Amino acid sequence: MTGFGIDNLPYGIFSTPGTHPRTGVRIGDAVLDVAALTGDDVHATGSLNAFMARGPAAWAQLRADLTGRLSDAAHRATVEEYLHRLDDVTLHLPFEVADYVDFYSSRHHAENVGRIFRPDGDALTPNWTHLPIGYHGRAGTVRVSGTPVVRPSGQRKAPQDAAPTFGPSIRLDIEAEVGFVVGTPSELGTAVPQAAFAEHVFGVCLVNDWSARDLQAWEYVPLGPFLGKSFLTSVSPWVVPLAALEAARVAPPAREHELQGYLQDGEPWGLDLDLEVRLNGEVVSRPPFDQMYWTPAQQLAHLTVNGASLRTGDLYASGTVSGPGRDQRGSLLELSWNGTQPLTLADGSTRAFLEDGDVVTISATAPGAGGGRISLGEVTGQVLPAR
Ligand SMILES: O=C(O)/C=C/C(=O)CC(=O)CC(=O)O
Ligand SMILES: [Ca+2]
Ligand SMILES: [Mg+2]
Repeated sequence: MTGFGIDNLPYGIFSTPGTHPRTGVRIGDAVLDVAALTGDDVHATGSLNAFMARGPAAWAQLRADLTGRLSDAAHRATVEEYLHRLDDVTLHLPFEVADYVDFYSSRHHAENVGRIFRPDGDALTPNWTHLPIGYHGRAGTVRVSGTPVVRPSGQRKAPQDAAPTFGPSIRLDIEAEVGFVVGTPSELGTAVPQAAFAEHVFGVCLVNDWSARDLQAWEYVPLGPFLGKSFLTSVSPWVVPLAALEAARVAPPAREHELQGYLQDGEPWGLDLDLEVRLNGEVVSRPPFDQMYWTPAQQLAHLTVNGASLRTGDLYASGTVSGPGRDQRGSLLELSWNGTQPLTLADGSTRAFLEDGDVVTISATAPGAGGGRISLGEVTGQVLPAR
């Protein structure tokens, strides 16, 4: 049971020694060479973008074709020669990231961060229950799982400091998130309604929005996150197609007040994903995605309600996934309550924030169509010392 059965079939970009990166689909502990199997050049481009741009009919057709070939024993023999052992391949960034946006859709996370960063104000800002808050990130520094995170340097100034100082971050953190990958573009000047979510969004990946909390806390007023988050954002190598997540769909939490028309809940697009965060191999948190306040369909509608267009390869992330429990928080900022309550790890060491050499791995599973669970794979990275 790998979570990569016939009901999953996520897409990625892989290469074997001496060959060009091309599209593959994961099945069990193998990668199916979709480029060689289909002979379709769209899968030989080294990114999923060209295929994603073809739209939902093409996505459904290939998925049906692959499902047929992989489930039928007679057909299965014909795909055998196109399978590579996962251990023999290198996985690349699965798509060329067009724009990158990060939301802030976990109420528990937003309240925790509000209490930590703005102890004198309300935990939630008054706009939070009316619209999905987000910011534009840095698309060029989105990299595939396994890319090391070099400790960033920058300015910080704690409230009690007389003046800012410069140096390597001393509050390097993670954010466990889920990312949504846009396939079908939209026209400038036209809003995309929630009902068109599945026509535009190709699939889902895992995201680690590495964050330097000391840099963030000093720079973010009044325009929001900037260099404290732009040094690296990691994504999982596998993009799970939306079609594989039908059994994971759930209704979002109850609303506090009526929402504007374009945000009113229609088809349920909450997702029952169970995330897991491991620090040096030890599970430190299990964030539940099913309690996210804003759904990815609402986020998409909000992203475009002003007429902003979508491009193939746009990535928007959910925001840090935190549940109500202490062991469900998706960042060390929350888990250690800004360093005041360090975690004790199995080896006896304590952590408030990340140390050089630490390895963080975020994984997730979801209910699959087959009655078991499917895997979203993992996104991992090791902290390297500042340069
Ligand atoms: O409330 C703040 O000032 C800070 C928010 C964040 O850390 C931004 C962010 O990346 C949103 C998220 O991941 O939920
Ligand atoms: Ca984030
Ligand atoms: Mg759950």
